[in-house]
Amino acid sequence: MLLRANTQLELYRFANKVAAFVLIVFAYSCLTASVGLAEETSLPQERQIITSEWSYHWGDLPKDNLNNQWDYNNVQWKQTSTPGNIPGRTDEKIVWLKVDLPQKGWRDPYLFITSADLTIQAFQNDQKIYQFGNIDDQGNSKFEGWPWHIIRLPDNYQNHSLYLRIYSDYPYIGLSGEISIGDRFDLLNEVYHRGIAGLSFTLIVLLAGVISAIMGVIKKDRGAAICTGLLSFNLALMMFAENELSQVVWFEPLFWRYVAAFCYFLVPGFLAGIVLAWCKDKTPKVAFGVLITTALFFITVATLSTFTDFNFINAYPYFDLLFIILVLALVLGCLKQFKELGLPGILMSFGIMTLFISLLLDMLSAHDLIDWIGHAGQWGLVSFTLTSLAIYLVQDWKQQIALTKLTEHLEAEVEVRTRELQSNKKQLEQLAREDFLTSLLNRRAFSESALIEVSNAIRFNHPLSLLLFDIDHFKEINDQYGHSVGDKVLKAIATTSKESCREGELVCRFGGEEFVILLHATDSDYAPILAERLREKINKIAIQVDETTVSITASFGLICMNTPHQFEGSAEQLLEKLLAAADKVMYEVKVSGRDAVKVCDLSPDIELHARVS
Ligand SMILES: Nc1nc2c(ncn2[C@@H]2O[C@H](COP(=O)(O)OP(=O)(O)OP(=O)(O)O)[C@@H](O)[C@H]2O)c(=O)[nH]1
Repeated sequence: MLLRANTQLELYRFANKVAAFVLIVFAYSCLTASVGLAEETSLPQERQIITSEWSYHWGDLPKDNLNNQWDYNNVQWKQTSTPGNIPGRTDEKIVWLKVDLPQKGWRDPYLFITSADLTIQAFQNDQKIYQFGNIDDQGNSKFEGWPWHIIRLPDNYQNHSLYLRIYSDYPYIGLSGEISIGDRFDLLNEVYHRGIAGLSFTLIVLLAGVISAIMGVIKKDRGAAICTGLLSFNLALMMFAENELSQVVWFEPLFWRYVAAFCYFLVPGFLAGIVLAWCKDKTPKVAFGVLITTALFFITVATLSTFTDFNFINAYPYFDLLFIILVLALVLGCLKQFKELGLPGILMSFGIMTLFISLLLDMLSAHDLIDWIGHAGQWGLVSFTLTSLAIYLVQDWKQQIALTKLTEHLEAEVEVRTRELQSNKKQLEQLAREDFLTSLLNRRAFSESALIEVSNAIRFNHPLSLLLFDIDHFKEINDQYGHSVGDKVLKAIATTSKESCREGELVCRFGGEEFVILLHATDSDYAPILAERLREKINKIAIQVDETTVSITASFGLICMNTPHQFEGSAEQLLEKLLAAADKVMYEVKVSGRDAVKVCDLSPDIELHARVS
């Protein structure tokens, strides 16, 4: 179990390292690439940014009664330096712009417009040369998205002014971003370069999302990782929808605008989700507030734009304001929790603030309040996703270290416990084999071990002797001096017996005051000497009870078998015969006066041959 957990831990750590490595390498290479691309795009191209004076006219131009064409001449045009922030708008939904385009001998001249608010028609002479969205004769139209426009110019465009008829029911009207003229290839080249640079940001954010999501799925309780992953997906989708190349992939500007808008509306919600996941124990109320407000705003805008005439782009200005309030509230409201989180908390606030500032700059430049800042929002998004992923990786890494320590501690603990258990088991096994009073082998253990000895003796024809002895008049000792003295006698005899035997010899307390010794590899010449020596030693045992010395004698029955391999029965049978014979002989000693050793040879045919007494 531990081994499996350890392997999983190793795998997970490995995945973490790979994720961090891939992320760093990918981020580095993408940023290097995008900086390279940015430098490349700033190189002078064969295109020219329009700096000419623009003229404007609020409301539709009159029409020439004869040919029903727009009458450009019988109106008063006013001058403006930019085609964006056109002054003097009341509640007009139509503005006409007039410009004289420069001439530089392009082979394939096109006009590039970064963005128009909202729908647009382009005319040269009486000819309509471009249209995005329908604007009817009464000057009505509807929002179709914010794509970039590339307009084919007629060959003789330099001889005539270009007129743009623009419709907007949005707070802004006109053209925004860069407007340039050049060969089609150069203009598109510029768009693709910018798009690819933007895509590299998107890919970083997406990769961060994938890694976070994978980690979140692996570690089932990783709410923060899942939220970071979802936010990254959301941001990546938003960045792609806003990327110049999205309309190359699929020319559905309105669809991409929906995607970008609704992804944007969800950002504070995901931020709040991350904060909630991070501050698991002390969930800040403000994060719940942000989450609920975001959800309510999202649902309201989605419902209104689906079921009423409300155009979701009109929610942008409100959301911009709401975004500032929500994110500031989130950061300020969670400062205490962030502080408690330590370094990750500081990084988290830094990440949110970076994102906030970059989106704020983006927002301000979108509202023409500051000059256009390229990729401001995207830098913030990338910085935030990478910061949160880094926090997550660092946090996770710390957890892994703690977990490893815990595992090591547990392993050490388990090892100690296993050793204790093994030693306890050994002790228990020993206790089960021992006589509790004398610590000699008990009868069961003796039978088991003796059986092995006997079968070895039969197999290798080693001589074998079995000595059975019983304390004489032990009952009297008990009766006269008490059981405790009797116990002392038993213990003294056990010690003496053990000391008289060789290492490995089986010495057993066979019954109450009865002992048995199996003398292996001991023949009938040597066994009687041992038995006699033991008898004498027992005689010398002196137990002191007050003034009196208790002396002991015992009666011995010794059976010797010099050629066990001649025995035709089993080891069990031989052991049984040896014990029965020893008992019989010992009984004879008891009868004949006690305190003596009687030796008998046991012949293979189980006949007893008394020898010495
Ligand atoms: N103190 C003590 N006495 C025990 C123990 N086990 C058995 N005995 C006693 O041993 C005595 C055995 O007595 P008997 O069988 O009559 O034998 P004996 O008195 O030794 O007489 P002989 O064997 O004929 O010499 C009994 O009184 C038992 O209570 C023990 O563990 N401790």
